[in-house]
Formats: sequence, structure tokens, C-alpha cells
Amino acid sequence: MSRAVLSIGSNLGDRMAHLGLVLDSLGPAVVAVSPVYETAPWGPVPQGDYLNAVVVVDDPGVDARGWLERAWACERAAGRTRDVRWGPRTLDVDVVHVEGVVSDDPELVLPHPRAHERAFVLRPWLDVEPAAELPGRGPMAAALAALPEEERAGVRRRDDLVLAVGH
Ligand SMILES: Nc1ncnc2c1ncn2[C@@H]1O[C@H](COP(=O)(O)OP(=O)(O)OP(=O)(O)O)[C@@H](O)[C@H]1O
Ligand SMILES: Nc1nc2c(c(=O)[nH]1)N=C(CO)CN2
Repeated sequence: MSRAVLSIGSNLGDRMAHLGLVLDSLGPAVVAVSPVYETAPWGPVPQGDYLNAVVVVDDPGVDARGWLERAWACERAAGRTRDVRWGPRTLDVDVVHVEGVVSDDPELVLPHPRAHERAFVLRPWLDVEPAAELPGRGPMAAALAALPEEERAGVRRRDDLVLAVGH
């Protein structure tokens, strides 16, 4: 079995369509989808707000590397180009965690080395897995509570937007 947590985000073009493309592409592997959040840009690059969500997937036939390749396939389908690090993008799919896997391969670091510092990952993840933990980092509820108030306030739930397989 291979259960994974993916963080998805978009701040260019039709943001909801790009997030929806991920769900359609992952299809039956999707076991949970978080609410959608409008989030202030994280990092040093000035850019527009993102829509972010977290997707939990499970497929016995897909290993950690397989989830990374599926993430890349989604990014390609959204016309993603690789230019500025932490810059704007049509679609970003990060592998946050794969159950039972720790990796320091630079092409796939697990758990994702910055996930526990990002309110745009932690808030939606805790919506679908309130007891979420990362190996070596403890409970994610505590990690979110430890972030500056300003970062947490920059993550605003959009109840008018709903992500689901088949949309
Ligand atoms: N857990 C992971 N999930 C996704 N990509 C990873 C992971 N660990 C390492 N990488 C590598 O990171 C590279 C850059 O990915 P990407 O362009 O999405 O980074 P980013 O979203 O700008 O920054 P960040 O990694 O901080 O989210 C990818 O080519 C990929 O091989
Ligand atoms: N709020 C938010 N900020 C970001 C995001 C993202 O998905 N959400 N992705 C980035 C790409 O590395 C850089 N900054």
C-alpha cells in the first residue's frame, strides 16, 4: 500500500481548473480532498495569491517515486514551465509525505523539507487529517500553531470553491 499526501497550488490562469485537473488525473486514487484556500504568496518572490488544497491519495501500485512522476504529469498537463524558484506557476504539486517513507534523494526529499513551515499546506492538511504527523517533526497541529499569526491569517478558506473528482 502507498498512501501519500500531496499539496497542490496555482496562482496563474484558471486556478480552479488547474487544481481540478489534478483530481481528474489521480481519479480513483483520491481518498480525501481538503477545502480550497486563498493564500498569500509564501517566499521571497512578489506574486499573486494562490489557491491551495491538499489531496490524500492511496494506490497499492504506486510507490513514492510513482507519486512524484504523477505530480510532474499533472504539472505538465497544466502547461507548467520551470523558471523562477518559488515564483508564480499554473500548477505546483508537491509530495508532502508518503506513509512509511523517509528519503534524502534531492529529486524526492521525504517528508517534504518545507511542508511543516507552510500554513498553506498545514491548514488544509489538518482539515482532512486532524491527527497528521510527520516523521521527526511531530504533530502538524503544533507546527501550524507555532507559525507566525501573519502567516496563518494569510490562509483564507474559500467555501464558494469546491474541488471534487469529476469536476
Ligand atoms: N517532496 C518533493 N515533492 C516534489 N518535488 C520534490 C520533492 N523533493 C524534492 N523535489 C524536487 O524539487 C524540484 C523542484 O520542484 P518545484 O519546482 O516544484 O519546487 P518549488 O515548488 O519551487 O519549491 P519547494 O520545493 O520549496 O516547494 C523537483 O524537480 C523535484 O525533483
Ligand atoms: N501561498 C503559496 N505560496 C507559494 C506556493 C503556494 O502553493 N502557495 N508555491 C510556491 C511555489 O514554490 C511559492 N509560494
